[in-house]
Amino acid sequence: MLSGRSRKGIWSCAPLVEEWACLGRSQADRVSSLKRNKEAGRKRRVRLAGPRERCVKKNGPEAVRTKFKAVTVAVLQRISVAMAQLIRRNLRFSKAFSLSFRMMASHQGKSDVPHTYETLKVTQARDKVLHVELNRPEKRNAMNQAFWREMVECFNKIAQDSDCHAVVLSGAGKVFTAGIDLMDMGGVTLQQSGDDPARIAWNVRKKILEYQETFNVLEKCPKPVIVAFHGACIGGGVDLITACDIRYCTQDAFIQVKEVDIGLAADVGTLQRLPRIIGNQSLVNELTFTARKMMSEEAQSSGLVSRVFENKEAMLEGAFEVASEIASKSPLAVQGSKVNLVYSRNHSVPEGLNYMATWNMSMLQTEDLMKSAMAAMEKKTPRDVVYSKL
Ligand SMILES: CC/C=C\C=C\CC(=O)SCCNC(=O)CCNC(=O)[C@H](O)C(C)(C)COP(=O)(O)OP(=O)(O)OC[C@H]1O[C@@H](n2cnc3c(N)ncnc32)[C@H](O)[C@@H]1OP(=O)(O)O
Repeated sequence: MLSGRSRKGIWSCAPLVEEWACLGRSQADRVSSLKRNKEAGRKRRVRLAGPRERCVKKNGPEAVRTKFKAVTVAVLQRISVAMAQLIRRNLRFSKAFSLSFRMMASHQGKSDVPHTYETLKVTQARDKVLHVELNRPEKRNAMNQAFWREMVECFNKIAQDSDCHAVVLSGAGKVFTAGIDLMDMGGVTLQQSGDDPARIAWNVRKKILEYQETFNVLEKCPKPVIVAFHGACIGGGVDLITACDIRYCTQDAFIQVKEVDIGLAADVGTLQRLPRIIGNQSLVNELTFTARKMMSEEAQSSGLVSRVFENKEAMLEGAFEVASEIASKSPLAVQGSKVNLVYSRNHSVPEGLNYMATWNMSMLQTEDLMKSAMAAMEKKTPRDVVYSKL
């Protein structure tokens, strides 16, 4: 169907077309049509001088030819504008429903963003799912300077990668992580420069904010991050898992808010996020002040993890399955949900609802809504739908 605009584009040519037809019609045509009218009994005088002839008589044949040419060009221009509008509309339509399928089928959700790191390994686990591994197993994935930097680089890239819809984060080797690299800790405090204690303190603060960013990027990245941890998850490891969206662990896993044992207060997220996750301030306080281990069973009963698996292999398989399920859905819906979940956790219910309403006043205009609703009506799943890249 033509839009009002397209119609206008086409129909605004009508007067020009009439004029063009009049100029282009041959005298013989007019004579034969008038003869036909005569035969039909209508007494009419054959009028041999039409507008073109009168025009020729008045302005000369050259002027008529010039006008004929100008009108023809104008008509063709207007028709081509109207056609372009139609083609654009049709292309958008077919792109949404079929062309995009062919285009995406050739790409199949494989990320081509390069990820090369010292401490992380990034692989394609499933369609549109990346697997990020902490990859310093010989040092129990202790968090050194390179790690703090590379996490930011990695998750900022993932945030921009439209071929990645979900991430699974795990640790290579014997344990998930031993927390901060104790051999490397001087980087936070000792290496800070400044001409007086205030300036040194200023720079220490700057460094801590940088360290916080290492885990903030997990939250800022709109793609859901499933963390799957096994064995030890100590100190900085707890800061890390609390910034993820979904937490799974193995039966042998434990967490330890170990900071007090090395003489510091946890400062990169645990104290802020853990109480909100498990909703039990008393338990958080106990874990923090004592640095005792919390084993997998308690991690599940307290709500820190939502699933416990028998071993790492089963856990990764389960995590990839869930990530793949998430990745098959509308990225606009999933990522919009993450942004709003994070926002709402940090705000009151009325503030969260207000933000949501403002968010959806534009997002409800997505084609994903119609595509998903149609799939549901046809008893299909989002896996049968091809969503445009985001
Ligand atoms: C701004 C500040 C930001 C963040 C602050 C975070 C604070 C914290 O993270 S506090 C937590 C500090 N971590 C620890 O106290 C854990 C120490 N490690 C262990 O307890 C154990 O290593 C283990 C994790 C339980 C694993 O035990 P095991 O499997 O027996 O391995 P090990 O033989 O002990 O270690 C193997 C290898 O790894 C090195 N290593 C282990 N942990 C760390 C670490 N945290 N930092 C640096 N290196 C570590 C260990 O030295 C061994 O290395 P070798 O070269 O083979 O000797």
